[in-house]
Amino acid sequence: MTAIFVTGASGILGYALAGDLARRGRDVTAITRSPLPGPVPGGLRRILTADPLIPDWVAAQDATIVHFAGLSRVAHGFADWDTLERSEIAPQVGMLDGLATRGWRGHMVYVSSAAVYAPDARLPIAEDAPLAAETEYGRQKIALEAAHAEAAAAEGRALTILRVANPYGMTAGRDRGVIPLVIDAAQRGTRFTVNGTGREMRDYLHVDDLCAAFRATIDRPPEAGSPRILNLGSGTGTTLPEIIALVEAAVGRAVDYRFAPADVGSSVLSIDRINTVLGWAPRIPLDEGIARLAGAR
Ligand SMILES: O=c1ccn([C@@H]2O[C@H](COP(=O)(O)OP(=O)(O)O[C@H]3O[C@H](CO)[C@H](O)[C@H](O)[C@H]3O)[C@@H](O)[C@H]2O)c(=O)[nH]1
Repeated sequence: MTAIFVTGASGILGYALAGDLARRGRDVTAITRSPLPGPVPGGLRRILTADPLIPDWVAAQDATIVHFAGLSRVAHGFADWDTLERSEIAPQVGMLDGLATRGWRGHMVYVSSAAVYAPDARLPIAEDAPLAAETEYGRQKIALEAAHAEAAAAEGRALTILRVANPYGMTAGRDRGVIPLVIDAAQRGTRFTVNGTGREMRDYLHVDDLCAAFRATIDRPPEAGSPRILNLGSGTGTTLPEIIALVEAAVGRAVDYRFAPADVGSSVLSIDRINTVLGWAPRIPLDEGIARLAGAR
């Protein structure tokens, strides 16, 4: 069984995936800078390190690395590109150098984001759409995708880049996206603010479907030297008023909401490629996923 290392496993997605793999009996080690945000699933090995980007943890040369560690917040601001370059991109490139130095030659699964695409991209967005991020988070993902591609090509390694849409359904950790905020508003009777007109769409993917896609990615690596870029979303666009209606049905209470002017674009990913390459498709309908999450709170 190939060893799997999940970096950034104290983040919401890394934690969900590490737990999913451990519960399925995989040989998985969580690499974190901080404690896990919830209970530690049985069988999950953990390495707590001051700097996950110094890869002393890579014990097996053919291990699969699922790399989440890095900036976690889309809205994270930086004074300027130089600061971002120095504080985030250079250390990430340093990790790739460090892995090569330690003789690692396994499959890298780099977790990127739908935030790499231009805000006015044609929907649903395919992987070959132009990259033009409007946020620094998106711009650093574009830079790091390129760094991963370059390193994998130079070292003849296998690389998968997953561009993740809007995952939901996670039950541990902070910053779990807009759906838990709408559920809170329904359950507590507080007012929710919809940014924009209510017509903007996002692509919401249940975390269990996301984990299944990661498992398929890990189990079916690409050929070394043939990197693949795969969108990971539901392929379906949903507006916030539609989310609100689903939450109201799940909770059995109306949501008090208003609109606030905001320049918000739409983001919906095409998932044709991941379906063809991995045979993966999402299974959990949004109404069911929202009902599960509302019931878990
Ligand atoms: O109180 C709120 C909170 C959010 N929103 C809106 O809800 C939508 C979804 O917001 P999220 O914060 O859940 O997610 P984002 O789309 O901003 O960001 C997400 O999608 C990105 C890609 O587009 C990245 O993948 C990122 O990691 C992921 O969190 C956005 O239109 C946002 O403006 C509101 O209207 N009101």
